[in-house]
Amino acid sequence: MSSKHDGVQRDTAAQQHLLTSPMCAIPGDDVRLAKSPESTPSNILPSDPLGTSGSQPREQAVLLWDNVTYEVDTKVKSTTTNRVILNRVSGQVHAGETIAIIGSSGAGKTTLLNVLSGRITDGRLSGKVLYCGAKRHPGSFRRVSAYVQQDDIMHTLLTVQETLLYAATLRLPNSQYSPERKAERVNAVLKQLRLEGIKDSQIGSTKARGISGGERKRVSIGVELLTDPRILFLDEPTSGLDSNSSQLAVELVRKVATERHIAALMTIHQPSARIFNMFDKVILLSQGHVIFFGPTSSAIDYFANIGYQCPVHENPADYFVDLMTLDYRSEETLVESKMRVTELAYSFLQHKLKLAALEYTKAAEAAQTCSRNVDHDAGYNAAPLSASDSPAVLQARNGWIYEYKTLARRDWLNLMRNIPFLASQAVQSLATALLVGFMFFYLKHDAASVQNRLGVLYVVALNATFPIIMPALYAFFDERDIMLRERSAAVYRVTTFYISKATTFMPVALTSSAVFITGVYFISHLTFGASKFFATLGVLSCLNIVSISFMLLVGSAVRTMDVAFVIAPGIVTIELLFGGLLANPKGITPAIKWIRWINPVHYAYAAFVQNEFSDLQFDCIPGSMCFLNGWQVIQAYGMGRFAIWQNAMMLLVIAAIFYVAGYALLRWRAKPKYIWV
Ligand SMILES: Nc1ncnc2c1ncn2[C@@H]1O[C@H](COP(=O)(O)OP(=O)(O)OP(=O)(O)O)[C@@H](O)[C@H]1O
Repeated sequence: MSSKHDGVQRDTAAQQHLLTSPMCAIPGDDVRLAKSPESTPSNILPSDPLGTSGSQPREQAVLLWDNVTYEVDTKVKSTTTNRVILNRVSGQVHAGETIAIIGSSGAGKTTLLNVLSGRITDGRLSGKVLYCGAKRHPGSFRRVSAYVQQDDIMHTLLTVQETLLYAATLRLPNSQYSPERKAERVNAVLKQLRLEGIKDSQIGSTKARGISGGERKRVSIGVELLTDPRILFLDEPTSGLDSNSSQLAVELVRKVATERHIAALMTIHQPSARIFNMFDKVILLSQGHVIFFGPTSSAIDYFANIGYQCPVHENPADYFVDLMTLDYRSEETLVESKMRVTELAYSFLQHKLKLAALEYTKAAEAAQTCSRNVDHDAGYNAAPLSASDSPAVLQARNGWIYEYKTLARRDWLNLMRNIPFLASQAVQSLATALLVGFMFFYLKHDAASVQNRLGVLYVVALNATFPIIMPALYAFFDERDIMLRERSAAVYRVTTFYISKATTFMPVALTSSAVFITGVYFISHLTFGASKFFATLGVLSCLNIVSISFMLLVGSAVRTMDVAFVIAPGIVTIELLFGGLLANPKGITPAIKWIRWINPVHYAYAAFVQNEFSDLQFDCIPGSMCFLNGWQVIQAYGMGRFAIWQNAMMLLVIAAIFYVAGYALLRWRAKPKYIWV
């Protein structure tokens, strides 16, 4: 254990000095970014900018990248041009190190982080990225690495502890972790990230205030730390945080990385001097070029040696970023800053070519020395991974049923805490039941009641479409984004997520419909009788199942909620148009008449009409234009083609098709299409 830690505690004295005096300590220059004239090619390089030499024996890099180039095609009008986003970038990170990737906006920081974490989806990627000296295997690399994204997308209604507990339940394998050990692991993470005081607070959102931004970021980091990753990637973990929260977040990451022997890499835009000096190493990026990579403590000297002295009391990070940023104020400043960046990149390249090649060879030779194990004595008291812990073991997945039960429990908890959603469902079903019931109050058996009965049954069908689909779609979109994020970390299967969603929405939809139909049935006095009532309720339930499946299909097919909220009502409106009341099927233009056969509202409405009218007789004055009995109505409206049970079956068939299509689309969307080198 100690040897590992010795390895990560290099530069301690230098860092201690920098932490106590974080600003640049070299006399300033009037022209901050001007190069000092005395710099010469012979003194432009520090002795060891990569931090690779030293008396201590070094472990092999956990992650090593060599000559990574990333290009994309960009289209301006009709011309396609090649744009190099990362240009022959090399570097490495060792266990226990925290490295910052710093650069101005558009420098390529996030792209580099995505390349290293294996999250690049398009463009052309070349070079080498090695995990413990070997080519990464997408499946196992995902299991040993963790990625904290910039946006903290989490279940807003869960508490901090619940968020971590569900993450632990899903992510940690049952073969190695009993529920008690998972809980212990959660408690250890809560303690380590100083979240114990807010463990019972809800995460919250912009609409409902919960924990602070800094606390939310720490929860996101905690979720990723549960599995004890070997490599932790963090994309702008301090963005949007005040200086204290930013400092705490970086401090905790560094502490955990050191204690748990994790290699941590984070992008950071422009850290304060204090934060800058917390990092073991920095990668300074500009226009896809590495301007500097090495120990933080040697950065100031390196730049001073190549003629750029950081002025006294200046934040070194600000100074370096200013040096690396293109200045678009005028043609001259742009040319000048471009030349400066090119020169900086060239200066570093000269040295890197020598040392990186050496380091790469050493690393490849020493592949077996890269530790894939975690030093468990250091941090958590509980639940260490076993000594045989390896990516293969970590790949062990929990059973399907267990996963489904966990997700369903989490979904149900979220749903039950979503008071606005539940209240709107309750108010909507009760209010519309009363309104519709009294609108068609106590139906008689005269000629006018035919139209009213047809009308009330149509409203019953309508009530199982929009009011079910739209709120559920809204809730589904939030959850889908969380699922896509969790899937990218291979947390669970798409099937368990999908079926959990289908089953948790269902009881709410069925209860809401049952309340509605009960009210309408008895207030408007539709044909009484248990068989009649339950037949209507049964068909209505089938229509609800179709609505949930339709919601899942649209939610899976469409990328954004805005589009879904245009498409879903559009399709439901068509369903209602062809439902059977607004246009008599017999009179519809033949070319589009077939639409009713794929229209769930039509089948449901036909079943409702048959059920209601089949035994009815009407008070028809002889000689007047009216229906004598219910069957005449059924025939006139073309609702008698299939029996009630056949209509119900058709609804279930349509639901099954929607479910399968929705699942296929979601699976396709959730399938990582990453490019690996
Ligand atoms: N797939 C892509 N297609 C086209 N351009 C891309 C692609 N990926 C990245 N870029 C461009 O590459 C540049 C670097 O992007 P990146 O997101 O890595 O920058 P960054 O340093 O993280 O910036 P910021 O700090 O603003 O997030 C940007 O100009 C971006 O538009």
